[in-house]
This record gives sequence, C-alpha cells and structure tokens, in this order.
Amino acid sequence: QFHTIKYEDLKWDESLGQGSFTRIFKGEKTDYRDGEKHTTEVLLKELDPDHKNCWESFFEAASFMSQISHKHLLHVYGVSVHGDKNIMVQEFVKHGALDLYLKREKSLSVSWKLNVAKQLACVLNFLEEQSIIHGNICAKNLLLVREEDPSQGISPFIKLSDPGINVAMLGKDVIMHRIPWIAPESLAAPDNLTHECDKWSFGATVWEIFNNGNPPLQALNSKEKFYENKQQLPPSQWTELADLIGQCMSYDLAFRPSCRSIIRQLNSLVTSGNNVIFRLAQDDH
Ligand SMILES: N#Cc1ccc(Nc2nc(N)cc(-n3ccc(CO)n3)n2)cc1
Repeated sequence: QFHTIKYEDLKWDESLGQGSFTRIFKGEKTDYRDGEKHTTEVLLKELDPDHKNCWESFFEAASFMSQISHKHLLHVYGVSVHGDKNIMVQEFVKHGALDLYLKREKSLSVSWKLNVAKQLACVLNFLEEQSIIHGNICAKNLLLVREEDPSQGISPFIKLSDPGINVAMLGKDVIMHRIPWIAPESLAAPDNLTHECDKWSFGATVWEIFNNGNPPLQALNSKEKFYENKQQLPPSQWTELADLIGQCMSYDLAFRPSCRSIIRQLNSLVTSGNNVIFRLAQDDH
C-alpha cells in the first residue's frame, strides 16, 4: 500500500490552512539512511478528528497517489497514525494551491494559462491510460511547483494533488459545493465515477484558470438549478477555448472528448493564440 512514517519522525511548523475535513501544515520529516540523519521539508495533511470515520477514504487517497508516479502527480511520502490523528505526509510544493495563486496573480498571460492547462491534460491522459479516476480535479487541487520566469525562459510547473475524501463519503451539502466541478451524473451516483467525470472537472478547471480563479457560480441557489436546467458556465470570448470547455462539460458523456483530442485542441489553441497576438501586433504597426 504505502509507507508508514513514525509520528516522532515528524515535526510540525506553521499551519497553512485547511481543505475539506483536513488541515494542512508545513513540517519536516526525519529519515535515518545509511547511518545519517536527513530532514526533508514536507506538507502535513491532517484529517480532522471529527471526520475520523473517513480515515479509510483519506488513506485510500494517499495510496492512490503512492501506487503510481508521474512528473505532474504530487509525491506522497506516506502516512502516519498517532492516537486519533491521521496524517498524510506529502512533498512540500513551494507555491501552494493554484486557486489562491490565480486570485493573487492578476496578470498571468494566455500562454501561461494554456501551458498549465496542457500539463493538467497530460496527467489526465496518464491517469486514463492507468485506468485511474481522480474524482476531484479543480484549481484547489493543482499545486504550483515552479513559477514562470519569462526572462529565463522558465515556464510554470504544476502537480495534481490527492483527490481527498472520496465524494461518495461526503454529505449532500458538501457535494453541492463541488458544483460545477463535479460531473452532473456523479451528483446522482457519487460512488460510480468514470473517466468522463474527470473530463467534466477538467473543463471547469480550465474555466477557472482563464477566469483568474474567480469561482464559477457565486450564489448557492443557482447551483441547484445549474444542472437541472443543463446550464453552461459563461463562455469565453475566445470561441475555440469556449468550444473545448463546452465539449468537456457536455451533459452527454459521449460528447466529452478523449484526452488525445483535448491535448490536440490545446495545442491548436497555443498556435491560434500566438497568431492572434501576432495579428494584433501587426495591426498596431
Ligand atoms: N502560503 C503558502 C503555501 C501553502 C501551501 C504550500 N504548499 C503545499 N504543498 C502541498 N503538497 C499541498 C498544498 N496544498 C494547499 C492546499 C491543498 C489542498 O489539497 N494542498 N500546499 C506552499 C505555500
């Protein structure tokens, strides 16, 4: 399954906030390898004691991350159990969750956004090839390992975090908060997720990335009707982008594109994006 880490080999530093049913802290883990003491900076994700009953699902998420490795998948070192504390020990990702980063950095370029969307499409394709369903794709579960540095030609690098507590374990109210990321068909049957669900969530996440982290659907009441009325998120002015998001977020599973098609369409957005900028630049002169 996964590596168990001794509680006494962990050290807690500052709190970094909380996810649903979890709290996250910066920390350190100590290993003793070939007679030497190594300390590694880690992210400690604690399951709230009052959600102890979700510990299997919590550790299932951890083992999900440990059983496969990919450059865009968060590395999980292991888990630690101490009394009523259940802790997942993750690699510490320097710039944290993407939803907060998007809100903070207001002037991210189109190429930055496309680059990040392509990385997510690649890891989605990998998971599909491994017949693994994530089930909770959203900007909050994307972590920014490296910021871009255009002067050095350095592009951003993201990793997909663990899916957290399985959506089937969550109450109706928590599931409602996952609208519009959760696929409509999963609302009715949260315990039978499919790869198509991840594609729907991918569409909602790309929408987030291009809307600077502004949460889609502010008011809760509109969330109720959103799926009943088969509504779509407000389309981007960039029609090719709006088309891709619309395909991923189609209510008919069969219409959702394959990962290969998603990657192909993103690649053509990159070129059409450049052409638009080139054309605009030409118009200026
Ligand atoms: N200020 C600040 C700051 C906060 C966090 C990190 N690092 C980090 N590393 C991880 N492995 C996971 C996370 N997460 C954050 C939300 C979630 C939800 O799942 N995870 N954050 C770095 C800087």
